[in-house]
Amino acid sequence: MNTQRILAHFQESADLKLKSGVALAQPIAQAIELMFNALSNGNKILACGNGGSAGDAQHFAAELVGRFERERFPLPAISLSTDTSIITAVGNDYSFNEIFSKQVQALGQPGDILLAISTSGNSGNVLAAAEAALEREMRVVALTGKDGGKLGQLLSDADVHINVQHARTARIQEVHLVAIHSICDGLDVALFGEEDAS
Ligand SMILES: O=C(CO)[C@@H](O)[C@H](O)[C@H](O)[C@H](O)COP(=O)(O)O
Ligand SMILES: [Zn+2]
Repeated sequence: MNTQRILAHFQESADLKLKSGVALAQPIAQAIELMFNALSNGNKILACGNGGSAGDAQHFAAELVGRFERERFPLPAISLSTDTSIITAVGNDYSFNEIFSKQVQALGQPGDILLAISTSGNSGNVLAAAEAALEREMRVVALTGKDGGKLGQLLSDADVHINVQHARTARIQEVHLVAIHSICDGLDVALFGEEDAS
């Protein structure tokens, strides 16, 4: 294997992360504020996505319910990509497009947040989940890539769009993970202050 090809992955990822930090600091800060206010009001966060983004949704929920870098009380977050019985039943009996939206309808309350993750912004089940969330007076934080797709167009000014403008799904996912960790850190800072950020 040509190591140059491997190095090129690292280079492209690092370059995009630096560029994205500048472009996305503001919407990430907005996402932290929105989520902190929701959690402070006793609301919760639902997260969904497909493939690698399903992993990201789980990862995020684990860091809220367990912990990120500081010891703290558990924060309420649920990954909608993890319950295989719900996903297979709804996918089998209704449609794959409804595997997340039915869970949003079942679990979502006004004031809750949906973290909707889609590198294309065009996955039907993530779009349906965002539509269901908005119908339930939830707010949406969307992590997207490319041109933001239909998901980006669905959002209002009250929602937050964190869009990684890049063509490669893998690179977009890598930036999404930095955004997710920045949100987790931001929630810890909002709760406890900045001193232990190392
Ligand atoms: O992780 C990868 C590619 O890096 C894949 O599993 C990828 O997540 C899947 O193709 C997803 O179905 C893509 O969906 P989306 O991000 O466009 O909503
Ligand atoms: Zn991937």
